[in-house]
Amino acid sequence: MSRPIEDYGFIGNMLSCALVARDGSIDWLCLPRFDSDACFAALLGSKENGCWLITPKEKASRVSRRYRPGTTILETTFETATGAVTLIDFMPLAEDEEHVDVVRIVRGDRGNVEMNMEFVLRFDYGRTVPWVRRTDYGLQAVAGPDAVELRTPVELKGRDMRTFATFSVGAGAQVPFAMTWHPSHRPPTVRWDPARRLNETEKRWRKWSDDCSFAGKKDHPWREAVVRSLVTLKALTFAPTGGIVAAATTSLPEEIGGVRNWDYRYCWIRDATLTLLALLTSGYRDEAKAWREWLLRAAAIHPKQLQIMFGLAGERRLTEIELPWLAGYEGSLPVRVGNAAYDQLQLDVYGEMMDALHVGRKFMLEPSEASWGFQKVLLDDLEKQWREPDDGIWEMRGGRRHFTYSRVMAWVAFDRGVKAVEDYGLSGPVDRWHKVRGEIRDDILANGWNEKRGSFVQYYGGDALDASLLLIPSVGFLPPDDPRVIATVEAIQRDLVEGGLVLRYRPEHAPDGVSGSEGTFLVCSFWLVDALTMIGRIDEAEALFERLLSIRNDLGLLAEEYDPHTGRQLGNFPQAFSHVGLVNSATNLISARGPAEQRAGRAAAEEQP
Ligand SMILES: OC[C@H]1O[C@H](O[C@H]2O[C@H](CO)[C@@H](O)[C@H](O)[C@H]2O)[C@H](O)[C@@H](O)[C@@H]1O
Repeated sequence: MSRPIEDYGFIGNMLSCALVARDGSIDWLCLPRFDSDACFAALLGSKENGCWLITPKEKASRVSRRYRPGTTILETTFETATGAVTLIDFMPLAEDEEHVDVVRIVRGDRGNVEMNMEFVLRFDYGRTVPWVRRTDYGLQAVAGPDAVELRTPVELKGRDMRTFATFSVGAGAQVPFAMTWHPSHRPPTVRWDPARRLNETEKRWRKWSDDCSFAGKKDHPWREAVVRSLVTLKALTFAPTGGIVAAATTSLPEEIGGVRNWDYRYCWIRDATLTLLALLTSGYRDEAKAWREWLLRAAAIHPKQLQIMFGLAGERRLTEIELPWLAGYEGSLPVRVGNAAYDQLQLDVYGEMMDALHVGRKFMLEPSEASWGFQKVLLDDLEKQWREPDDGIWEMRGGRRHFTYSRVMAWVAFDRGVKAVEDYGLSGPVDRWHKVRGEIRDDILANGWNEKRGSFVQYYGGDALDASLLLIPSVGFLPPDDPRVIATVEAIQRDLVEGGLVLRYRPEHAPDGVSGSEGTFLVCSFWLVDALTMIGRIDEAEALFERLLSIRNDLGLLAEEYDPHTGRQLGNFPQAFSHVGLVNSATNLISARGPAEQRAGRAAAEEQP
């Protein structure tokens, strides 16, 4: 199939989402949830693995696209020798979890354009051909538990297990198509009236995005980029539970042709927590509350069984398997679903959770008794295991180590516990937590700092650098003007920057148990923006931020990684981490003329036991 990742647009309804290529082909759609099997999987294979194409018969001389502002409604305009049409793609916000719709409207803008439609539905990630029957409104396709209704006034024809249509659209006319998924054991509720649904969907998204406070700036030149990122984060939220997926896809490669292909359609505590911070600082309190409730439900298990990631509703078993029938994105194999990282030990998540709940207090979210009880249990558990080696923030598969960032976040966990008692009057064994916080600090300063390198390093005893260390000032472990912070930022600029952007680490210096290499990791470049902002190098920070804005695709979307040599986006797409980085860095830069502030507690971190 081979379309650049950045050629895709993203539409969604907070149950699931789809990727639409520039030529009007939907090549990725999982139904009924983000993490369900795909029924269009051409993205990771060929057309035969499922896609839905609506495109002019004759090659378009120009294609342009845009979102309706503040929404996930995508418009693609095709100009041909005979006229122009706009394809309007959207997923109406769901009324229940048993019907998920994709609506496509072809609007004639000028002249007359002949169009082709091809509908290739393949359940089970592109493997299962459904049983299709014609109906008076279009067709019904059934395969085991899944059923799809396709409704349109256009005449449909079946051939070679595909459905085709040709039609022409004149200026001012509209030709609609609506696809609805429902469980096959329930009768369909086929909703129609596409124009009304478009209107309703637009109104609901606009209402949400108009509420964005974005540092109080309605006319700031970065506002559009920030709102696009926030809408993307909101659209990656599974509305029924409040869980937030790390990205919309599985197995888009971190290296073209490589093996670093992972499934991100799950809720990582770390990613979701950072998403929450971005939403909160942009004025979205309801989302923060929903996330906190999600976390408390997902983590409502024995502390020993706490996981670093869960399914959308808190499911715990995310067994990783390979799908050998898919050829992979540009031959990048294997295609994986599930993610073996779910049973890793990543001690930083304790700090991420404690920090997010602390920020919730700072933003005066209603206090919750259950939440504080949970936090005390977390600290009891962490007290027993903070000295253990773990798999680290980057989920390495090469054996456990004493990662410096994991220790820093263990310090954050106790720091926020202490502050909850001292600043917010909550009850807890504060003297004990004070002591543990001090022990962790001494441990990090003695072992995480490498005198020979003149920098903090990825793990104790090693000399490899790691971009997560850029977060040391923003989480409050050391103040930004500490010479060790400045030296670490400068070492990372010297050794981990490739084409102006930041790598997580260099696998050749810090083996991670996976073969091959990868692109620059976008959230790490945003962390460099934040670190530079905090140490007062604002012009440099702003130049890097502008560069990052310039690598978004034409719709403002970012994948996980970027290859500065080929100019291609890499990895799962769109990715929450990257968009979180954009929102936080914009907020930090804008407030940099006053005190930059990303995380609660940072300001008070200088006084240490
Ligand atoms: O590259 C190795 C690991 O990559 C994935 O993890 C990355 O994505 C996560 C979700 O955005 C993020 O939380 C993590 O920090 C990143 O390293 C993958 O999910 C792992 O299974 C894989 O080992």
